[in-house]
Amino acid sequence: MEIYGTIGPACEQVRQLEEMFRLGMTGIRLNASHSSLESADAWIKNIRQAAEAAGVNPQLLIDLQGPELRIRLAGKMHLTEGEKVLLRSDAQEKEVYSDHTDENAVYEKEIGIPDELAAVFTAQMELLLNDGKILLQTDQKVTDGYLCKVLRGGILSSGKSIAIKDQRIALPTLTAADIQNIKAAKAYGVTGVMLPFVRGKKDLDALKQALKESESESLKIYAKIENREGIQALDEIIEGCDMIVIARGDLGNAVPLWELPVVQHQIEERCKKKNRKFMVVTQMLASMEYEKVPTRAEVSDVFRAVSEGADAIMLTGETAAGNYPVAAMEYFVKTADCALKYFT
Ligand SMILES: Nc1ncnc2c1ncn2[C@@H]1O[C@H](COP(=O)(O)OP(=O)(O)OP(=O)(O)O)[C@@H](O)[C@H]1O
Ligand SMILES: CC(=O)C(=O)O
Repeated sequence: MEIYGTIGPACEQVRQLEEMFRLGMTGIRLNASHSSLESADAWIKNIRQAAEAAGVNPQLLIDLQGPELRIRLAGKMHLTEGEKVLLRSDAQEKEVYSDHTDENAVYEKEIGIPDELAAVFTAQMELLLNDGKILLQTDQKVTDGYLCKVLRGGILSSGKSIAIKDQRIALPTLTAADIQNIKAAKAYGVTGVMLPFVRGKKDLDALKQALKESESESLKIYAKIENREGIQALDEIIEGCDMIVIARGDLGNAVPLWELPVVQHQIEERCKKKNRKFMVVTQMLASMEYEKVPTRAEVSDVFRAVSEGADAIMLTGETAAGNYPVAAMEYFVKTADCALKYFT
């Protein structure tokens, strides 16, 4: 079974990565929404050094930006229920402040958003930020952007996702940064490419064309299912990729959360029927971003993925940004191992 961690500031040191490899991690994901291959050069060197010391030949996956919208902030921002925040298109190339106070303004906080999003805003839309942890409602158009009301608060930082609830925005499959990363992939020893928000065969064809143009057709394709279009086109996506990724973070925004386990089960069943490998990912040990020990429900989630026949599982924020990346990997591997032994 493939077991992945996500590289980030919390686990980039060689000694941490080496320990994670020794524990049984088989590969690493780099999230290109937060770092390009070039900017992660030092981390990738650390991964190589750690893997060599641990005697492991790891998979290295680049998770492309794809058609996902992200916010821009200069720093961290705390949003409180009931307050107003200005969402402003960053296409204007103005500096975006995280905590800008203007005596004459009716708002204090500004968030930079892509212009594709700003262009479709109307009043009373619900906006999901950071995989739905934060909820805003568009309220009133003003000169600079759209004033929104915070319905569910939390802490935000730059690069977090933003989506309009129940609404799709037409976006190209790959960003310019994605093309750059694909061009650089071979030189950095990337073994596979994860494509987010796959909507059908067309998206996979666009990726294959870009891989071909970079003479990187040998890279494995991991198709992330994270919206309703992906669910609907599942059969053709299964045909066109090496592995299906059940990306529960965004998928859990696309369907009511209580339906997510059913949707996950349906995708798993379809993959098994079609003999396609699948990966289960996101929030598998989420509490370990802040706690030393996972919850009983989390270890049961890992067990469930293994019992359903997952070919791969992956940690995201737990290793990239959490307080206990090595401990999280230990619980992850040990729980998966225990389940695998039980079923074999
Ligand atoms: N390369 C990176 N550089 C800096 N921070 C990172 C990096 N990768 C991840 N992180 C941090 O870890 C958090 C969790 O990582 P994850 O890969 O799940 O990103 P995400 O943006 O929350 O989700 P996704 O891109 O999967 O929709 C990120 O929100 C970010 O704060
Ligand atoms: C990993 C990821 O992209 C998600 O779960 O949405």
